[in-house]
Amino acid sequence: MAKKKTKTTSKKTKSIKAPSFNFKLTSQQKLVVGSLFIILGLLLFISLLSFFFTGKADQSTLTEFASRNVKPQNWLSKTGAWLSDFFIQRGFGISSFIFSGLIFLSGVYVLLSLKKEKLRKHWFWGTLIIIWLSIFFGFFADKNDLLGGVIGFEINSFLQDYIGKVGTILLLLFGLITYLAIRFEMTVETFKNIFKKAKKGINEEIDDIKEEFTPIDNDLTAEAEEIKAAHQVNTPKEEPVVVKQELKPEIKPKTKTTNTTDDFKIEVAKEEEEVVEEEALAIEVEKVAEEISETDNLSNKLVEDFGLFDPTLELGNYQFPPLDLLKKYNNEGISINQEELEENKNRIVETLNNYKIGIASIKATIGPTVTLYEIVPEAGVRISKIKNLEDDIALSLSALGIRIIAPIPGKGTIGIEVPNKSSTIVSMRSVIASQKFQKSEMQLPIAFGKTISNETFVVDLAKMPHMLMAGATGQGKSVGLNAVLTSLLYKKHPAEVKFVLVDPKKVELTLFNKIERHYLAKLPDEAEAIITDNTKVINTLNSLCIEMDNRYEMLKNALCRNIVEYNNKFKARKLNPNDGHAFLPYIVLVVDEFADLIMTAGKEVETPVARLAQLARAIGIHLIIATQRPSVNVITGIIKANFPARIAFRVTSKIDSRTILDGSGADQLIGRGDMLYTQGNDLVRIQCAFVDTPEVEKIVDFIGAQKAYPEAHLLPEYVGEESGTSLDIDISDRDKLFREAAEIIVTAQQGSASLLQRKLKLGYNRAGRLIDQLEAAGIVGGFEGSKARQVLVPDLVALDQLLANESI
Ligand SMILES: Nc1ncnc2c1ncn2[C@@H]1O[C@H](COP(=O)(O)OP(=O)(O)OP(=O)(O)O)[C@@H](O)[C@H]1O
Repeated sequence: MAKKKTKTTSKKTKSIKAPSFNFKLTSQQKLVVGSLFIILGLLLFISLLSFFFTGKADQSTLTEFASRNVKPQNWLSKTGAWLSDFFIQRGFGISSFIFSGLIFLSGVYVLLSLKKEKLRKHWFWGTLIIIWLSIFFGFFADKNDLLGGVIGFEINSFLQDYIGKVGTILLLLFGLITYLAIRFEMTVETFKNIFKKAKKGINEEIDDIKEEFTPIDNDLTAEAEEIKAAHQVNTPKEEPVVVKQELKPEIKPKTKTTNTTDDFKIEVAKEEEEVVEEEALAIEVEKVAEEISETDNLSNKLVEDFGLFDPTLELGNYQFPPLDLLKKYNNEGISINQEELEENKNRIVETLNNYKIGIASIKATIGPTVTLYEIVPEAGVRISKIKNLEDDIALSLSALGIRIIAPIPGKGTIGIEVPNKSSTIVSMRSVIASQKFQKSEMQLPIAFGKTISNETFVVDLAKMPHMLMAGATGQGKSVGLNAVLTSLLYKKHPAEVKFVLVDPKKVELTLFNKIERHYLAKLPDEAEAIITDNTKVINTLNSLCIEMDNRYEMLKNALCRNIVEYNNKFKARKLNPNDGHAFLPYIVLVVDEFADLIMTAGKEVETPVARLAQLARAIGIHLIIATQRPSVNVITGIIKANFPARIAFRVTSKIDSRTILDGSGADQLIGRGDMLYTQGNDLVRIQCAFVDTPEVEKIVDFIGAQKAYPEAHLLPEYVGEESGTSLDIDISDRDKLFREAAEIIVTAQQGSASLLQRKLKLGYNRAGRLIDQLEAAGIVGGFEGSKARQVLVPDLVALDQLLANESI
């Protein structure tokens, strides 16, 4: 039974998922289509109704539909006459009225935007009822052939020919039972209950009748008492009660005899029944238990009634940006001439031959900006020998940006990447339009560009799970970030993803302000969603940490391991919003110019970033961090360790390349969007898709012009640690770096927060707090406006003494 249930429910959920075509009507279209259906339903109803009055008279007019001289009597004239004849006479008989009802209902559903799933059910069951009724009425075709129509009559006589009258009746009965069982979920229990209720009703009526008779009984008892009292004059006063009891049975038969014998019989039967009913009640208790087990499927019921939860419903009419907003380029096709190819090949072979390296075979793969020459060296050639010839080959080809991959992982060949003389632009449009991107089932698909073999490169940000992007100035970082954001805008509904944008340069991401209420997340009370002030980043990062903790709590309560499971459970209505559950959008934090941030805020930024990077993957917070300077003090070990996906645009030195990619290569790129991507071991060379500012502007304008949420997605509030006096005075609450800070200040004899910021790599807030604590400890003097504070401790010995005295 249970198995069957799960089967049917899974079927149901399947059927809900099934309609992939999702043509949504606008409100105006709904009004038009809805009212059209309603009117059609009414017209059909009127014409069918009219048939019973005018049908006979109209018979002769049907063949002359085209002639305008013939005037049918149907209330809807020719069409009405034809329709009613078609449905009633030649169709399903009187059950055809149900059709008009179904059409009318469809109109109501469209008009009120009710669930299509339910309407589909109405149509399915409605059609079955029509067929059943017309077969049933087929029995009476000889009396009135309009009842079942031609179809009913034909099916009925067909069935009778094969299984006889009784067989047909039983078949219809079976159909009816199946219908009741499936549609109304009826069971044998239900029938029993109905039967029982009916009996109870009868009994209650009998009780009423009995009550009407009781006064007579009482009268009779009283009569009997009087007679008895007359006989037993000496009996004490209390005794009549006993007498009464004794008398009653004697009198009862009298009542029986005097009234009706039936009455008595029914009374006895009732007593027996009550016993039976008590047993039945016990069965009912069992049924209650069954119902409890059914509440587990309450979500299925909810899903059945309302469909799966649709997070996009609030912006149900949201339109994704069309492809036309992106530019098409003329020089998009791969362009390398045979001459150049041949020339490069000859030079490579020549150069290698000069160093006595024989080549067994050579193969070229032409990419948008570079061509890969795959060489199979002759047996006995050392790979390192070829690798060392990188510069010589570059010299002989007189080309920059030659990269040697020796060997190409997974292939027994050595690769030499040579830039094409004229590179082609990989347009954002071409990668967004690619099937690979359009049909991707990824959570957060990003179409970066095209690989060397001219394949569109699509990766899932959710799988990365965080990305580090580096490249010297002007090499395509900002375009790369825009490509990431554009990909997500083309694929994800505003309800599914939110961006937190940090842009210290203040100009790169400001365009996205227009989609603040659609796609951006911000702190409450913050005026701007895009963060350009470094001091505010700290609050946002900490707020994201709180959001992360909150989400983990929600996942824990829902017994889910990750955001996908959680959201699926929520969509299947298995999590109650009243228990604090909600659909969780992905949050993508994009930081442009991370170096700037680390320089000004240091550890205060590094710690939450590292924390998020370590823990946030399961709960759907993903980080994309871009930097111009991939030096080790910016991309520290802890950050690097937690950002497995790295993207390197051209960098200026081998050291930078090593910092970002753990290997060389990025220094040999040719710039303008030429990039290397790694998510572990393999390095993939990609030409980043190009999306320029006017294109992004068009996209955000398109989105921004649509209906939005009332405000940007709000992150939890973060109350920074206030530098209150209690903190300053309480020694145990001092900052961990207090002593180090004191030593720096005393050594430099300069009481300034910026000194601490520089030396300890701290953010302004923390440095300021340290100065307050130093002031409270009597190491520096009070605030003196623009001047640095006075240092009250002359040297380190005095400082040691002061701090030692303090701790006593
Ligand atoms: N994928 C690309 N295809 C073609 N040209 C590109 C591509 N990416 C960047 N460019 C060219 O390089 C220029 C600079 O790119 P971009 O502004 O992205 O550099 P950047 O690394 O962000 O520089 P900065 O760090 O100074 O902001 C662009 O204006 C464009 O002309």
